[in-house]
Amino acid sequence: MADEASEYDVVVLGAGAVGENVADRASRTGLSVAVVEPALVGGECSYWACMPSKALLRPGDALAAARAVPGADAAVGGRLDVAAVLARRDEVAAHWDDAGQVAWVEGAGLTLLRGHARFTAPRTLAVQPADGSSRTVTARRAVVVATGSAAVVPPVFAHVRPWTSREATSAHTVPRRLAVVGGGVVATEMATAFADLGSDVTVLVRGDRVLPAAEPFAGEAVARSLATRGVRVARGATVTSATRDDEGVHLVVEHRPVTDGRVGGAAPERLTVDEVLVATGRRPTTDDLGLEVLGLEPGEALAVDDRLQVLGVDGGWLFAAGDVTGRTATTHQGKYDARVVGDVLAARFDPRPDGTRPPGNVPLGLSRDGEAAPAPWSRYRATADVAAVPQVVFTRPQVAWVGRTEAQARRDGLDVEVVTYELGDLAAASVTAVDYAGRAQLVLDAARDVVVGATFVGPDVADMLHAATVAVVGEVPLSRLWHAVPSYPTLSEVWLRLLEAAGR
Ligand SMILES: Cc1cc2nc3c(=O)[nH]c(=O)nc-3n(C[C@H](O)[C@H](O)[C@H](O)COP(=O)(O)OP(=O)(O)OC[C@H]3O[C@@H](n4cnc5c(N)ncnc54)[C@H](O)[C@@H]3O)c2cc1C
Ligand SMILES: NC(=O)c1ccc[n+]([C@@H]2O[C@H](COP(=O)([O-])OP(=O)(O)OC[C@H]3O[C@@H](n4cnc5c(N)ncnc54)[C@H](O)[C@@H]3O)[C@@H](O)[C@H]2O)c1
Repeated sequence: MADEASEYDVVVLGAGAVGENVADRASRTGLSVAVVEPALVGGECSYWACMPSKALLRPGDALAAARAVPGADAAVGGRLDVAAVLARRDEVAAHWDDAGQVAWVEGAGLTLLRGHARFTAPRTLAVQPADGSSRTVTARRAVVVATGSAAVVPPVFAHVRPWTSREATSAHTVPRRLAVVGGGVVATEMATAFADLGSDVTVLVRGDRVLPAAEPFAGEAVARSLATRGVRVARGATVTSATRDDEGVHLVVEHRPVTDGRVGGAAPERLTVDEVLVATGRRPTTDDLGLEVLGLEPGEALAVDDRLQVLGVDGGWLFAAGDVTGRTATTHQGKYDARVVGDVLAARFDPRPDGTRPPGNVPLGLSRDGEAAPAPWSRYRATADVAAVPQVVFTRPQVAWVGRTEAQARRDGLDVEVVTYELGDLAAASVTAVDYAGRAQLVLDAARDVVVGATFVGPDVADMLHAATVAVVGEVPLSRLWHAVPSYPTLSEVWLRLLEAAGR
């Protein structure tokens, strides 16, 4: 039997960005909440993903921005100071010390339990710290799994000690020759960063598109820009063998025809590099959680409904959020889900006796009735995960999109209308940079006269995305968007040009 200190109303597995937010939100009606974490509090984003990767990318961006403006360019003739970039990255990653985040967890009134958690029964976990001891922890109300994801390493790289995003984002030396395997977000961002830092970079893309989840013109712009900066981007390229010796990592690369008709070399290529970064996607961290005890499949993502309740487990006590669900793959969307599940738990299991809270509603706008009623777009449903997910890729140019691509909208059977505008034709572009190149595209549902998707490609477009996210989530009619006046001269004036292009 667990002792009193090991029973909590809610137990959250994983103190990444998502787990931290679930715990904080769930505790607001007075539930006792414990967070279990075997590694650094703050998780992947703080130490090996979002933050250090953006710190590696920012100096090159700043340099490129200055170089694109006559007058300023004269002041930035040199190359990046690599040691200073890495030192700044170390600062941003808090020197891989989680003291600040531990203080935040404790300040929020949460209990931090250090250790690896595994289910031994429904609502019961064995928590094992690194010292090999074990304690039983029981959740009276709910368990939320927020154990994140890990890089997938294809078997061909099993014996060459490849870099994953962890080694790339925390590197303390810059390889002279770097191969990057993959054509997705990690591959393009890290190829950009290491090219800035002076590596000779080869990107090996198995398919025929870079950034395949984005609009095709976005991936094309990034591939072109990488090539302009001396990065080789090989499409239709598959690594069939990898070995490592004192000279480096030796890869055998097969080149296949790609779908636009261009044909790669027939003979396999031999490529030797100092490091190979494997950026071929992520898998949910569920292989060692004891999920079999609950009748779930270890290694699989935890499928959830719009309340983030895990499907296939009875009793309404098991929830999941973040990368582990396979539903979201970014910090911002995982934190959105965290706020939803936290509110569901705080409202459903509000521990205060009925007489001490206003009928129906409790402080903070939480309401048991609201939680029980399945209303889309309420605070208890993660409705935006379905068709309004934003993503920014911090390459050069930046790529930012929200909602459906044109292809997705057509697949969904919408009455699709697409409008585009070259950002370089805006007044703001001419003052931002010489030869500013970029494009904006809206995907419209003509039947409802609303925006269902938007993509922006170009320097400094990351912060333009949120206006589009508001338009998509709010289902703002195009006729009303005319009344949202962008300031002159900003890149946001593209909204006026897009509305004109749409004939509205
Ligand atoms: C290189 C890179 C760059 C990225 N950049 C961005 C970006 O710019 N913007 C963005 O929005 N997203 C970005 N992402 C995605 C983002 O990092 C993830 O979506 C986010 O970290 C997911 O958060 P999480 O809390 O679900 O998982 P994690 O951050 O992985 O946290 C899970 C935690 O659970 C713990 N855990 C695991 N097993 C157990 C167990 N058995 N018991 C207890 N605890 C356990 C882990 O130790 C970990 O701390 C990037 C990803 C990568 C790889
Ligand atoms: N700025 C950001 O928000 C940001 C930055 C980095 C990562 N992330 C998140 O992290 C997640 C993981 O990123 P990622 O780049 O690893 O995954 P990804 O899914 O974006 O890209 C993986 C790529 O690897 C390719 N691939 C898969 N298996 C392969 C194999 N065996 N051999 C060769 N290529 C293979 C895929 O075709 C794809 O192009 C993303 O979903 C993203 O949302 C976000």
